[in-house]
Amino acid sequence: MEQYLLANVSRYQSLVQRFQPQRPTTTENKDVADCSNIVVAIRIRPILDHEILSGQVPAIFPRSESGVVDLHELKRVIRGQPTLNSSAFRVGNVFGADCPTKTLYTNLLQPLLPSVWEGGVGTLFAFGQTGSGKTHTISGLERLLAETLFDGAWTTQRKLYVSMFELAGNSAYASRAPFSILEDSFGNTQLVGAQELSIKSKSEFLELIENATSFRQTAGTEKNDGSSRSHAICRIRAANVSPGISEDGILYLIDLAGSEAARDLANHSADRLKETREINISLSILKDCIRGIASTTGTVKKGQKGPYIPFRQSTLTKVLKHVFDPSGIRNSKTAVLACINPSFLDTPATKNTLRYAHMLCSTEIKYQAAEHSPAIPKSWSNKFIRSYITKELHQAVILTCEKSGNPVISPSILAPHESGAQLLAIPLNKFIARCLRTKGVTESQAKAFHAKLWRLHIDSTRASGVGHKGEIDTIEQVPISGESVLSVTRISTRDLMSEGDLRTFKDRIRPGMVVRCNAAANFPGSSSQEKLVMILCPQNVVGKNMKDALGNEVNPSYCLEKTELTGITHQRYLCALVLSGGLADSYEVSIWRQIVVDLSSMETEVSLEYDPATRYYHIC
Ligand SMILES: Nc1ncnc2c1ncn2[C@@H]1O[C@H](COP(=O)(O)OP(=O)(O)OP(=O)(O)O)[C@@H](O)[C@H]1O
Repeated sequence: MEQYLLANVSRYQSLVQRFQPQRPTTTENKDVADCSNIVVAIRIRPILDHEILSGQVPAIFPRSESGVVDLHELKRVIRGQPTLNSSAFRVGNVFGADCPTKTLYTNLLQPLLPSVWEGGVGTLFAFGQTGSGKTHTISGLERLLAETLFDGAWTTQRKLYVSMFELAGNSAYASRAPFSILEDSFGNTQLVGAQELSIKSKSEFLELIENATSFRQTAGTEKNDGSSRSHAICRIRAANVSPGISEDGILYLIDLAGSEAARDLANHSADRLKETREINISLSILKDCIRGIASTTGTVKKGQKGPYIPFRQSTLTKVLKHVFDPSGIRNSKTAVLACINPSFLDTPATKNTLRYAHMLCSTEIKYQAAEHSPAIPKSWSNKFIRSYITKELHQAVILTCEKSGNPVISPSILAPHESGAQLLAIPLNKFIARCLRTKGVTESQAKAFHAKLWRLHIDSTRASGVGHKGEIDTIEQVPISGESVLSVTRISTRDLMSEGDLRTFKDRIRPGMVVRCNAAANFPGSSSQEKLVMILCPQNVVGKNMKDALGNEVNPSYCLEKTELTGITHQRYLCALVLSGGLADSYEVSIWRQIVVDLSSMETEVSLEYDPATRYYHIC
């Protein structure tokens, strides 16, 4: 088709010149909702020198009428001259080829900052086909952001913590070290094991960006020599310097990997095909989520069944949960940037990008703030939590059956200004230290009160379904570049597995997998009945002179080792232990206590959910 288009370029240009714009057609003409929480824009990159040299010409033209673009395709006909097929799309803001990144910063990124400042979540993500300018735009925006973040106000009133990470398939990496993306009991996404650095200056931030860029997986594609083969995410957490005012604000800048059309895959190796397939799967789940929120408008009310949005189906959409979760209660603002390659050879991919941009444009979904309920501690105000402490503990003293009540812990010392969610998020040792400042209160009393508050919280999340323990999501046919994936069934934090994949977890073994083992016999101090939970270590975590739990020196080749012994294959893996924590059903990951385990001792795969408040994990 490319040869045909290039051979007919003069006819194409003369047809485009004669084109008379009309109002956008029916399906593409829906009025764009004035949505306050999702802003959509497109950026058309300039046509590049090598594209001009190969005879390519632009196919997309912004109209003077704001937010509308015309896309022209040359249509092959069986007899006679090719004709022009034109479509108009209304897509919110349009940034043309001559528009500097600074204008995008002012219009898209800067407006997200006030809500992040007030404890909300701001997200800007760029999507589009490979070579359409996503990395160029996001790296430019990150540099402009560095100027703003360190100009005074932000750093005097907030502490900034930055994590830079990549998602490849369903795995997450920070500086090539794998980590897990889990959902906590507040329904928030947590990056478990990813490094978060405190950043105090522009130069530190820029250095971190450079560093992350050097780690990013890239490869040549048909359309881009330095194509990003993973989704790159910069997450900035703005923590309050003064306690108790608001939650930490979060800002995400996301540069998605580019989709590749089936016809561009011809020269790919098997590994590259697998990688492209994984990218396309995560992007098609993202598109499912976009379709899901586009199918509803208005406010999702409490108790009302929202649209089905499969955001738990990929790590990418788990990270973007706050954008897509209809039961979300955090103030979330999102800017979506569709990047466009203007060449007339790429009109099918461009049309697809524009369709999704338009779909999001017509979407208005507002999430309601959490309504106060005495049964939901995370919805409690400071006033309510203080009266709860007084009443509950007083009641416990009267009944004398609770060790949490005598003497009554001072509410003004335990929760001077915290809301229920903020009090739950205080680490256990800090919570106990605050309780002990009331004269006569004992440590066991403080722990009992903490456990009581947490029990109430966990019960409330179970009742509302937040935390999503063990329910099963099903997605139907997901189209990917002409193919489709079979329906997928999975449990929240586990691997994405295709239905019909009959492999057991032992055939899918990978670093970072969490398994339950009957390995107690190898482990000193444990009873022979005890089951251990452990995380399979990646090869590169074994340092020099490391000893395992038995005191033996760890040979790095133990990791993912496979040996033949008297005709039987032994596969032995170095694992980090997950040990029981202080509270019931709570666990700690003890990376430095390691054990070498035979595959035959592993019984099942389990998943861990991190609880940032107690710093413990729960096993699902
Ligand atoms: N606004 C722009 N002005 C000038 N050059 C641009 C612009 N946008 C992109 N480019 C150039 O186009 C090429 C492809 O851009 P980029 O790598 O950002 O694409 P991408 O969408 O991130 O691709 P992939 O998905 O394959 O990673 C690069 O050479 C880049 O310098």
